[in-house]
Amino acid sequence: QGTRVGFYSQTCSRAESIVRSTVEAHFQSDPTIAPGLLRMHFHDCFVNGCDGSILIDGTEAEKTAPPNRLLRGYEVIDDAKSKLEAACPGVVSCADILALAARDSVVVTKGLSWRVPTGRRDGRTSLASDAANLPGFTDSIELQKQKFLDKGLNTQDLVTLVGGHTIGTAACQLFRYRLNNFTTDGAADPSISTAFLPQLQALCPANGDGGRRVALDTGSPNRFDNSFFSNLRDGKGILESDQKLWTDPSTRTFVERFLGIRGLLGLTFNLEFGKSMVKMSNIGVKTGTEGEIRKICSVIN
Ligand code: HEM
Ligand SMILES: [Ca+2]
Ligand SMILES: [Ca+2]
Repeated sequence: QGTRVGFYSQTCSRAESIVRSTVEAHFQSDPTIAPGLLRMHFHDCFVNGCDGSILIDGTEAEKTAPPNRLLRGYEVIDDAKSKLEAACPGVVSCADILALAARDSVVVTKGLSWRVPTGRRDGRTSLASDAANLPGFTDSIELQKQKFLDKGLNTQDLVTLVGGHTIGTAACQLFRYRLNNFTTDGAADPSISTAFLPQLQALCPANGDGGRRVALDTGSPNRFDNSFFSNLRDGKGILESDQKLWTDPSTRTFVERFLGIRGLLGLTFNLEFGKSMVKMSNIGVKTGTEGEIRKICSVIN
């Protein structure tokens, strides 16, 4: 792959601990940075590989594309970068900082840790138009699977990684259309549980603030556990794309395995998550002499 665990052990031995303490400090004052950083890493990897392209500023840059507009946590990466430049100037890439911060975000929300191979270099391009192939919340399972397969991720990786929705929130504007007039006869999305529907309608009224945020895992919004998958079984998925993981038999089988349904080979979500993250974190990585080590994560050198 070109990345390896401990890439900075000789050149910047404190690299990983500096990122970790930075994430921990920000998490203390603002817990929303954990889901923010995890999602940011995913959006980085799916566009031009895990190369920190999402971090670059500019009027036409990737971060201005619609699916990226609600990303949060950029200040954490900038903070870690300035500490790292003080400790070991010009050594640690922004792409690696983001990959490490995504792992640390899972750890602070009580998930299992994993070893992150490092050695990514930073890309020099960032274009909003390149963000068009990111998965969308209305995508069919067929399309979700295809978009992941295009990045070398199989159906199990898809279900596992979307399990990242066990933490964090979504804005009402991204799923409110499911709550009223979804079907041709004016009903709500039939895959939403009848008990859960009025709760969601109360949280996201039709004419209310579309920017209001609702937990993606109503069972345990701040904890990295498999409660997200019980929600899917119970018709409590927030995003249309999430609930479809249960509707479609090819993805449901993995959800069931995470839930430990009898007769199926069980899977432990927190363990599988780390494995699939290592695969995702290696998408299209630039190594060796490709790209650069940015001095400031939001600006190309
Ligand atoms: C089919 C694939 C996926 C789709 C369609 C999707 C879509 C979305 C949408 C629409 C939101 C709400 C954004 C907002 O309102 O701010 C969201 C949030 C989130 N997504 Fe995904 N996602 C997918 C896969 C993933 C993956 C692979 C990860 C990480 C491994 C991930 C991690 C997150 C996290 C942590 C949040 C919460 C963000 C926050 O609270 O700021 N998602 N996702
Ligand atoms: Ca990228
Ligand atoms: Ca949870």
